[in-house]
Amino acid sequence: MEGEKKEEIQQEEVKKDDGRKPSKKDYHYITENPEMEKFYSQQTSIMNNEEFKEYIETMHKTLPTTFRLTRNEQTPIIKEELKRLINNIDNKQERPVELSWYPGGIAYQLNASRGEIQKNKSLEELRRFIIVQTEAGVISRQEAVSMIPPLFLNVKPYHDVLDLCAAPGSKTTQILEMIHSGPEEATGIVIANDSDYKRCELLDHQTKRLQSPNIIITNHLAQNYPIKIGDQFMKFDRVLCDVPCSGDGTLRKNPDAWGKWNIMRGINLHKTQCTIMRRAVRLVKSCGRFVYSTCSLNPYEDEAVVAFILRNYPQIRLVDVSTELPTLKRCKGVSSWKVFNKEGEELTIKPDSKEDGSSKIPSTLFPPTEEEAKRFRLDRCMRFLPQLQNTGGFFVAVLEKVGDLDCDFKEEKQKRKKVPKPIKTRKGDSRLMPLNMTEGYETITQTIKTFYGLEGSTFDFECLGLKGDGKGTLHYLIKKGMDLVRINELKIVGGGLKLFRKHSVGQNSNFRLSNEGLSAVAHLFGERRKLEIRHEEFVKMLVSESPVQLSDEVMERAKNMEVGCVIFQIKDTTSPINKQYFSGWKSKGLSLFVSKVDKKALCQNLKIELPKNELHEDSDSEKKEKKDEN
Ligand SMILES: C[S@@+](CC[C@H](N)C(=O)[O-])C[C@H]1O[C@@H](n2cnc3c(N)ncnc32)[C@H](O)[C@@H]1O
Repeated sequence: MEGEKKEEIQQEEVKKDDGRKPSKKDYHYITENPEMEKFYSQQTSIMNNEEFKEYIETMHKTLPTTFRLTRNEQTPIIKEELKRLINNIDNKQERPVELSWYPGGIAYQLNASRGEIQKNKSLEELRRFIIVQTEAGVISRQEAVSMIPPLFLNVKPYHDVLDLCAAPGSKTTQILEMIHSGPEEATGIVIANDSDYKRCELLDHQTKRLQSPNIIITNHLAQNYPIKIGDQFMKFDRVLCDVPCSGDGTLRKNPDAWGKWNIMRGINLHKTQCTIMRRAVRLVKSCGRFVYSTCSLNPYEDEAVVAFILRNYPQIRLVDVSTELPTLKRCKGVSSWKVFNKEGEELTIKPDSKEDGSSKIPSTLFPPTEEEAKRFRLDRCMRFLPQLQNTGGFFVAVLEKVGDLDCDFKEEKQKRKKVPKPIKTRKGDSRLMPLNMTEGYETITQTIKTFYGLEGSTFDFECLGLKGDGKGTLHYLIKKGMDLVRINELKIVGGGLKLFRKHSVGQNSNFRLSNEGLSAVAHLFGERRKLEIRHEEFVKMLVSESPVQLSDEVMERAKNMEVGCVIFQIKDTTSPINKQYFSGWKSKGLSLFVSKVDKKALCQNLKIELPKNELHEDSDSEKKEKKDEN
């Protein structure tokens, strides 16, 4: 029976006659699932009949495109250019609008799908801008509802934050931006964790654009996350649990998810979600806040998990955030829902988990008793139904720890035996190691020191880590982060600024500075390798494919430098990049280290025409979009 149903709702393949392997675009997905529709139509506390009809209608409509600007020193220039491009769109209906609830007006919604944007000629200029800036990490395409959970974490620059299920990292980047948002120095550390090593690499890629020394990336099962390091408990001011879920809120974006939905998926995930939350409770500081979120509307994955925590930990309570982000529309969480078994039959009596051997239905799946419901206040949870503001679906609960839990540590230790096995390290996995614990430390630091004029500087070599992948990249972390790397109990696979990269050219230092990390530490570097240049000199290097000669003054100063890496600083008060640092190379002439992707973005921002061959060369994502189109 189940097999038949599965068959019926499988995606249909549209055969291509060109013999190539079909891509996602070649499939026609059946966007219905009777089992799912029956399930939600009966959860009347979540949606009444009218709301359910609206929900199904919305799920069949195109999902608007949403994106957000990364907050950094270039944001005002980007925002200005974006404004110009938006105003150039004749039809006002087609213009992207700011998401009113997103702080700082840096998130936008465009009422068209990616395919529709591609076909609409009046959106062409904007589309190209978004592609280039996305590749450069300046714009992040992110579903509107997925932007919500970090906003309720209320992160401050001095907070230590743990993002337990973080890849691919859209929420981590929001958290990092918050850490760096204040006028004060960011002293907090952000740990982005994911159980999947390959996805940790995605995390590394996503977060490197933020150029932050305040992040580390770990690779643990969230439910096994180390709670004690040596004698010290790991405690965080903020914890985000954006847990693995059935994803039935993402059907508009992922049409293949229609076919994958079945009752048992939500039930099985409920168990994992409870164990992850249990661990989160241990990891948050007393008076700390933590957020639980899923992209599912299923109460088994949502309120039932929150109720499980509230039932077991009296120190935890739901925070009333109804006055925060007032223009963001939301539904209240529910305290009652129906429980169905695999066959879709409603269960009204909790199974006794011990005696009922067949029990795949945990008792924690059931709604709270009347007394519990009064105490738990599950109405403080938030469900974002797609029809409320034309989005995907999401669930968010904001929790707070009002007491301490360390007295329970003994009990937790016993339970540890039952949690899933630790992740095995696969070939190619590589950890970050403290540089001062690796061979050749003295020689490496001495050559870097002499070459870059770092003698007497406060630059702390103990904050450098070496990635054990043999590529010789040196990562720079704040001291608090490096102390965690040194302890070696966490499996840290990346993070920080990728500050130096090993190279084989040059004489004295075979570590060149990367652009990525430069702005955060350049002020600590001596004058030995620094060159002040004017805006037009920067532009000259940017558009040239080979090393160039700059003004006599600059060349005179460069003449006395040996071949190798240099640090350029723009000194030109009329330039939008005044005071910014860029790394480059001195040989017979001077050149910049700017990747093709960054070059395109910089040219767009500074309104510079790229040489014709480069301007018309499609970027990787443009090539991909075109391929998908064909
Ligand atoms: C919903 S996604 C997270 C999305 C992410 N927070 C973001 O905003 O980009 C869930 C993530 O959890 C990871 N994951 C699954 N099981 C996990 C576990 N037991 N512990 C930690 N991470 C897990 C998956 O690899 C996946 O990357």
